[in-house]
Amino acid sequence: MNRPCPIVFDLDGTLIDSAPDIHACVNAVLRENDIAPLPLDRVRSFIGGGVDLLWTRVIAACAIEPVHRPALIAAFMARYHDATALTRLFPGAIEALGRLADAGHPLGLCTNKPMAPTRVVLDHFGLSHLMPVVIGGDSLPQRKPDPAPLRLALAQLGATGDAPRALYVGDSEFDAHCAAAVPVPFLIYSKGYRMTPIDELPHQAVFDHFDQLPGLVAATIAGSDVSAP
Ligand SMILES: O=C(O)COP(=O)(O)O
Ligand SMILES: [Mg+2]
Repeated sequence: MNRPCPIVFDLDGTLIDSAPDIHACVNAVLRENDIAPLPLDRVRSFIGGGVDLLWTRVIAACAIEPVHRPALIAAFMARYHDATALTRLFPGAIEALGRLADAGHPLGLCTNKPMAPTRVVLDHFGLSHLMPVVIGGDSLPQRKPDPAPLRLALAQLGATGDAPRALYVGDSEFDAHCAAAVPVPFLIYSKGYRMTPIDELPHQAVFDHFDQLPGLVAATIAGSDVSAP
């Protein structure tokens, strides 16, 4: 049997489908300011780089004067920090996390979502006890695709060195490039918020349902261990 290794997860678009809540919060702020709302698909395509990049994209899409940015982001955060009503776990995600934890893998989270809404959503879905390490989009000055937040999560889970023996699981360009920069093998969930074709992103393996993840983790670890010098 494979030796367990730390596994770090992305959050939005990987474990949870949070785009409907993010969309609702963005549109509430736009409406308050007499700006036409944006469709869900459009807002979903803006998610992945954290709140600052989300609002850079909203401001560009709606041709908003940049001077309004701080007030818009503050109004958004007031709604977003505890927005869970429209968010759902992706099918099989919690079961897969349970199976991986039971197999002895230390689990962690590395998200570009700020810590406050991250903690609320983890508690809401009963995930906090599975995730002893959580790094949010405002935990460090750097955000994914910079490797620093993922390196910190891995270090806190005891995976260090030039190529830590660990895995990262995520959905987006930000995750793929972050994992490649660490470097750690990257498993990509194909039903998330990625805009780029999977073939164009660095990755070790793809899955489209969380039922497949425990088997894919075992196969990826076996492959890396065999090829290790
Ligand atoms: O909030 C975002 O923009 C992205 O969050 P994620 O890193 O969990 O995908
Ligand atoms: Mg994501």
